[in-house]
Amino acid sequence: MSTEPLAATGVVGAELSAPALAARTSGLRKVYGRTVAVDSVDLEVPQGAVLGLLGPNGSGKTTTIRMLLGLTRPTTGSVELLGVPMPDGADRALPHVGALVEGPGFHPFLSGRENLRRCAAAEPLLPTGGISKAVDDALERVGLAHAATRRFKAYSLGMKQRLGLAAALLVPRRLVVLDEPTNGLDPSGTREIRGVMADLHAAGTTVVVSSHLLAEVEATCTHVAVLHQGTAVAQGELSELLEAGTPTLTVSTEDVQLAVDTLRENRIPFRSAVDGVRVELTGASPQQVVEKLVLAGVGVREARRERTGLEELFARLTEADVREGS
Ligand SMILES: Nc1ncnc2c1ncn2[C@@H]1O[C@H](COP(=O)(O)OP(=O)(O)OP(=O)(O)O)[C@@H](O)[C@H]1O
Repeated sequence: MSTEPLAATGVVGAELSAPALAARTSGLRKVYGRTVAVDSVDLEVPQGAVLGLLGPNGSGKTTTIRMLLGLTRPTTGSVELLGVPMPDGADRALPHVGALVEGPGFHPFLSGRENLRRCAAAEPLLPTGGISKAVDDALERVGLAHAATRRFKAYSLGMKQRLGLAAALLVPRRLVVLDEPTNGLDPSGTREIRGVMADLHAAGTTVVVSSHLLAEVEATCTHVAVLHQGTAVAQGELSELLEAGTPTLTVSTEDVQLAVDTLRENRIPFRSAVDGVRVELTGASPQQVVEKLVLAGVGVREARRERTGLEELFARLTEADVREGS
């Protein structure tokens, strides 16, 4: 399947404007009975971004995605998808949006290919004559061509997940929304999904992907929004969010106790480990830290400056959960 950006086809999306934000929410809130699933979420998804929606279990990722796609109505607040208010503008926006949201309704007794043909027939932007090729291209793209004739019910969880992704990719999209797309996939399947996301990004398609796999988000996304208990606690470009964290200097040494005493004396914040210390570079530069340690007689084996990993950022942002769990 071609991964040409839709605007380049000159057909798809011609009636939609090209807003700077592929999706935006404003004051988004969803309440189920006594549960506030999502609260005051102002999400901005820039055109062309790969935005990772990150958060612990129950933080509101799926509910946010369902509201983005018009699958459920917000209690209060608003959603714009490709510049169109949702859910009222669903018929205009959704043909340009591919989505993989939990539990795609495939028929268990039909093959993967037959299921996709049914999905393809319902695509308003796909001419009837193009269905066979679109289906075969999508199957190929998600690595399911070899199992195209097998019944859906005989598919593994990972294969079912891939078929859902194939359905999202039947026609070129302006926006692709994936809810936990690597669920149930083995490492090679996960790599393939990463490849598909990279292709979409290279073609200019905006991607929103939810995940609880931090390393995955760090490796594949340009932007991140972190949800915690229904609210967005951080949002922005991944590189900026990482830079916003405290840089650290990891010092390897056998003289851990001497290093600890020296840092304490100099009031330099740190955490100790069995094979060294992790120094927060809030007041002192890496050179100053190493100089103080060496002058005190600490045998420094290695000193490495590190950015705050997304994992650490995530742990800090959701530290209420960490405390509860400890
Ligand atoms: N249809 C519903 N009825 C009642 N409560 C719901 C419903 N959908 C979600 N919730 C509740 O809303 C909160 C947010 O759920 P949501 O599924 O959006 O979180 P999530 O971040 O996607 O979680 P996970 O990573 O476990 O999938 C949870 O407390 C959940 O139990």
